Amino acid sequence: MVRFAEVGLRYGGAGPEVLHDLSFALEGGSFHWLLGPSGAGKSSLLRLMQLAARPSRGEVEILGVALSRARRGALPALRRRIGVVYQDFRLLPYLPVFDNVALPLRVAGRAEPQVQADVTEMLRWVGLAAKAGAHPAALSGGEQQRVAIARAVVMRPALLVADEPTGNLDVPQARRVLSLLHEMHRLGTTVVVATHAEALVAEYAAPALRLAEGRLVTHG
Ligand SMILES: Nc1ncnc2c1ncn2[C@@H]1O[C@H](COP(=O)(O)OP(=O)(O)OP(=O)(O)O)[C@@H](O)[C@H]1O
Repeated sequence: MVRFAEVGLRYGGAGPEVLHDLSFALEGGSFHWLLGPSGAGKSSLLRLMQLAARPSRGEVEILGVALSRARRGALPALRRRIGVVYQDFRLLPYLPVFDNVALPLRVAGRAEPQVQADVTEMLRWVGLAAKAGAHPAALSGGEQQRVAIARAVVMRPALLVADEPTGNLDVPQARRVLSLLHEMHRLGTTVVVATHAEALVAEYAAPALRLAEGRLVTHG
């Protein structure tokens, strides 16, 4: 599902290597925490998993596709199978909630009746059906993050990665966000969540990838 073999990453070609010799495999349908101190390389590792960066060395295989052998033209279709959630939500402020969630479906050219049905179902799932017409600025942080999760999963991704998804939320909102990510896992999605929130990690026992200074120090 996700396989890294001796992966190194440096930004901008000549910069220092920020990830070193990462080798691990995540089974399809698994849930993993991604832990480590600030600067350890968590966001960089997630960038590789979501195809926003390419490794400087080694092999990254995502959903059965080895990136070193993948044609450039194959990457957009692969990206559509990966959902991403960010700490700062990254909703489009000028679009109502409904259209934010609909965006990936419309970009993919889905028929409008399907868009209406899928978005309505997703907003119901995250508990925000009543806010479909609101703009993001009118929502709390936790609500905005639930919209972002709806947008990330509306294409039914096989892999869902979240980078500090609870970093801007209070504990009750954070719990609600994490329970949605867990539910995606229960439904069969492979989920990786980077976080500093060790107290919440303790509430959800799951295997962890732990990084320190760009190296994997624990897996499992
Ligand atoms: N775009 C970039 N260009 C150059 N260096 C970068 C870039 N992004 C991150 N780095 C460097 O890579 C290293 C790892 O950063 P990264 O953001 O992946 O860590 P992190 O574990 O996610 O940290 P945090 O928990 O603070 O978000 C750091 O030394 C950082 O300065």
